[in-house]
Amino acid sequence: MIKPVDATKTAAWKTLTALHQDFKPDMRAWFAQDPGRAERFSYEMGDLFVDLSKSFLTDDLRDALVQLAQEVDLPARRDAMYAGEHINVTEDRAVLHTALRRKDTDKLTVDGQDVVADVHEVLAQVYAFAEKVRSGEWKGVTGKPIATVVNIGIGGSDLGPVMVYEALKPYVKPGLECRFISNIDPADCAEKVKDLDPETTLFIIASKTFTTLETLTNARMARDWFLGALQERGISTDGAIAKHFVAVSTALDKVAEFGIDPANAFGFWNWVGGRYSVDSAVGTVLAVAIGPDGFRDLLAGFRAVDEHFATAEPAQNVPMLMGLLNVWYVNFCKAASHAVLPYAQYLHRFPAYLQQLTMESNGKTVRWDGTPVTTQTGEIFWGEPGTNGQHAFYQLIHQGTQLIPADFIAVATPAHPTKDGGVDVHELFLSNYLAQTAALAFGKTEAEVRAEGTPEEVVTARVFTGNKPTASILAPALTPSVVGQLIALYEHITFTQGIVWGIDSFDQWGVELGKKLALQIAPAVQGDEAALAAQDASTQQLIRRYRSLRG
Ligand SMILES: O=P(O)(O)OC[C@H]1O[C@H](O)[C@H](O)[C@@H](O)[C@@H]1O
Repeated sequence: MIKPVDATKTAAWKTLTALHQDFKPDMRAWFAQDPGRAERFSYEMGDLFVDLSKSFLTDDLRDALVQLAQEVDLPARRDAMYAGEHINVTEDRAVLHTALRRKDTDKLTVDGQDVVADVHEVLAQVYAFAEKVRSGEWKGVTGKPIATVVNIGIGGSDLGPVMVYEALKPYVKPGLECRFISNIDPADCAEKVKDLDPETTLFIIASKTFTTLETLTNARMARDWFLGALQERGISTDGAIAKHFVAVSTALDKVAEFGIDPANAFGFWNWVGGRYSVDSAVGTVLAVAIGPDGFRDLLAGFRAVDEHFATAEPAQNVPMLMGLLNVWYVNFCKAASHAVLPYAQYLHRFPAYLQQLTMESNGKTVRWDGTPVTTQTGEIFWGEPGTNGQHAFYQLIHQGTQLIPADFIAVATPAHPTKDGGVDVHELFLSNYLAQTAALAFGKTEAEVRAEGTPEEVVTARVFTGNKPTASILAPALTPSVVGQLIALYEHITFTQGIVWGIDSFDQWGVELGKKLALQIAPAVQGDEAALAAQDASTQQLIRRYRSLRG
């Protein structure tokens, strides 16, 4: 096993520490003294224009960060990931989400297996299935075509599909609706199925392991609802499951145990992490919704960014620079969180998706060799679409005491070019996107506030310090390819940070304890006195209170 490099012991870290001692960001001065700043710190990657000039980047800082990338062997670790080395050390696995979007003409043999051929074999199955459902050739038990597809999954088997479905709503086949059930709260399943027609509904059970309590429970509840609804209509249930339930999993044996025809199961591999799996068969619901061509475009978007990350010089490499900047924010500027603010309503689930991607990947206190981390890791990612966030939490970003770096994402061409009294509403929307990063960067001084005739006693309350770092991402339109590019961008930002911190960004041991305890506590909740007595005092008290509330 290659040992992680301790970033804090590198020469670059020393340089960064020295830079931070004198670091007084002054965006007004930076822009005034350097007319080339906007252009110099802006980058093109695929369709994305990424302006980092309102971030904390300076030439010195960029050079030190690039040196840090070299000293922690980031380029070599990236190459090792792309080549299928077992960089997921704690699970002894390759990490090959980049193989999911390789061209079928590429070759990549890992652990004796031609993974690109495997990927394209499954893609062909997924596409054939998607075409059948879309064309109406796939028929339900009473011979009707499918009108609603319900994806049942959680975590990586839900967040990616639902986010992309929402992002690409304008590309969804008219007349087809997709729904997503994830939470084990029975309200989720009940609400999502209550108005469905069982004869025209298809369920996709998506679970990498096919052991996840939430997903299997929801799948059984959906199956019960489905069979019950057919019986209510006097329709025979013979052979009905095979026509209305398909599965996506790495555990095809378990799929068969559940009663789903293995011919209707789409596989993937343990070298795809759950949170990196939306572009595997986990995206089957998307291939149905936007069609194989749309899905191919999505994959092409991922691939464009993979190629950029693999080949661009570190100083021009957008995911690297953004990941390295995040290290600067977290480790030197003490930022604890990072906002992602899409100015695109269709991206409203993007922050939630990124929470799993970034926080499950980099929320670690030990490095991949089991030794403690040597610095802060894993900032909190959060956000809401603009302009909703502006009227809610932006106050804290503008005037609070915490530093919150923020990524602003917008598209040039809207899906709905609408006018309001002659004004292009999308342009009004974009003006907000532009105004916020300008306000965060340049603020408003006391003198400016006073010059507006503000009463002296409220002058300080109205001052904006500015110098809040942002990144502005601008894409031509929210196409499948652009969505793929955005996802891959954040995958590689996450990777970059993980390598600097020396952590395994591909395991998630931190979710295990709670899962085990839930199974152990369940009998106590259900009335087993011995199990109740085995719980801690607080848990016992809560269970007793619960029981008395339920009566
Ligand atoms: O796809 P599944 O095996 O059902 O897993 C679903 C999710 O559950 C786990 O608890 C992990 O923390 C996630 O990384 C994973 O995406």
